[in-house]
Amino acid sequence: MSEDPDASAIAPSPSGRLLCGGCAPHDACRLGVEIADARDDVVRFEVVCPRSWHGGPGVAHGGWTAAVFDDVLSVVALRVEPRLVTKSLAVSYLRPVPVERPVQVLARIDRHVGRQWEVSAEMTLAGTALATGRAELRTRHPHHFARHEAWLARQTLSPNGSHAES
Ligand SMILES: CCCCCCCC/C=C\CCCCCCCC(=O)SCCNC(=O)CCNC(=O)[C@H](O)C(C)(C)COP(=O)(O)OP(=O)(O)OC[C@H]1O[C@@H](n2cnc3c(N)ncnc32)[C@H](O)[C@@H]1OP(=O)(O)O
Repeated sequence: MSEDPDASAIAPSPSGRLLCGGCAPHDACRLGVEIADARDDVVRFEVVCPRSWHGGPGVAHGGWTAAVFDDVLSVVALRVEPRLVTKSLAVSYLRPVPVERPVQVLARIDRHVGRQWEVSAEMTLAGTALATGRAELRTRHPHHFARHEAWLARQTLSPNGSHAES
């Protein structure tokens, strides 16, 4: 584990977007998140929920809303620190979120001390709050993903299908 493959900064996609590993090959955010405006520790996003993420009729599944908060709350800090993970995420669902209708999300860094980050965001439509999100992030330790792979490799599948550390 001497060389840390996780040490390099994130490269923007061909179209200049900051995308996660699943979306990078598509060169588009599959959640429908776009950065609209960025200042140092505040980022404004324009977000459209794809109809494929609807839960109730014409309204977003709550898991989509949570995933959007996970994304935007990470992005606001990723612009400062490229090696982050989400430690906790809390979402308040205030009103239904319509699909295929642009909504705004404003995300900010509230606090940053050492490896610890506190970030928050609000999703609005025409100035009315639809949902709010709050997260604790951590700067990843070196070799975060390699440690995970090493831990996973130590797990053995028992005959009844359960996992046990070898
Ligand atoms: C996958 C991330 C990719 C992000 C970047 C993509 C770039 C694209 C750019 C833009 C796109 C838009 C952005 C999308 C972003 C999405 C963000 C996410 O969704 S992140 C995924 C969900 N979050 C997790 O998977 C965290 C899982 N949790 C942890 O890894 C730990 O709990 C952690 C780091 C949060 C703990 O941090 P502590 O500061 O509270 O505590 P400590 O002391 O560091 O660790 C506690 C215990 O956990 C072990 N630990 C920590 N890291 C570990 C690791 N990597 N492998 C194994 N164990 C680990 C430690 O050894 C320790 O264990 P002992 O208590 O001593 O037994």
